[in-house]
Amino acid sequence: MILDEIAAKTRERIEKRKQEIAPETIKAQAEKIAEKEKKQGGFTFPFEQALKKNGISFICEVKKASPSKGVIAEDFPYLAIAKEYEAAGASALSVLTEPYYFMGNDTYLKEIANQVQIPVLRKDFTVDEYMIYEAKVLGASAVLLICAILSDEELKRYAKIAQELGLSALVEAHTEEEVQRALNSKARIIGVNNRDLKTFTVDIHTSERLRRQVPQDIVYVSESGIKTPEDIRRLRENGTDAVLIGETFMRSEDKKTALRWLAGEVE
Ligand SMILES: O=C(O)c1ccccc1NCC(=O)[C@H](O)[C@H](O)COP(=O)(O)O
Repeated sequence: MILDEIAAKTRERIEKRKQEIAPETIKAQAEKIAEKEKKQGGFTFPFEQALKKNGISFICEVKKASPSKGVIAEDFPYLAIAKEYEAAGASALSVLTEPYYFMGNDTYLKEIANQVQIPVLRKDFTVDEYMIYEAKVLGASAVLLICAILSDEELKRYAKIAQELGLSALVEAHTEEEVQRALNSKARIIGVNNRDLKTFTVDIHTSERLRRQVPQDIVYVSESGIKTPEDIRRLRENGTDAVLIGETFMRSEDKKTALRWLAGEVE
């Protein structure tokens, strides 16, 4: 499966990173930032807070390419894209940092987090705690934990590390069983990916169907394949708190109008 392939490649990438910056160094850097935040009044978990506001929240994704779609954006002015999303009313951003399959880069995250006021999710395939410390150092407010590539022990341990650094964890599931594992890990934000990563088929009924399994006090996110105002209307009526949208926005010339159109504010 592609996900296993990406996870294996990510493990290799992180082992190489550890030769450049030692795990103790990145951990110390992340903890120093977290300590400073604690002294300045404590953690606020801005990613979770941003998704809890009234109405459906938009997490807009900065993504150049993907395994299912190939190159989505030949021209990729990532900073301008991020700023356009923010001006359009995005609640949060998702920035791909995986380089081999999504043509992402840590630099994109670092520069974007530095230049926008809204919280940023590091969209990567977290397979090592090193990546959580890196995310903090890069300026992220949240990390992605995918149930399909993590054991129960890893899910719990990584969520705890994130929490201790003041980072939110978006715990991603695709099946009933994975939602249950996310709940067991005490996830505060659960995302259901509508894309089947074995076949790449997308069905937004997946997140509609699994909604009832997740208690109301946990933030519920629908991810992937969201393309029309009708999709948003159905998800909103179903009690979805936030949507994570990449391709639809990345292909749109005017992101503000695209967001307003999806939200049902303009025809
Ligand atoms: O999108 C893929 O091809 C893909 C393949 C393997 C693992 C993950 C993949 N996508 C990551 C995502 O979750 C999407 O980038 C995100 O949910 C936005 O989806 P979309 O709105 O359909 O671009």
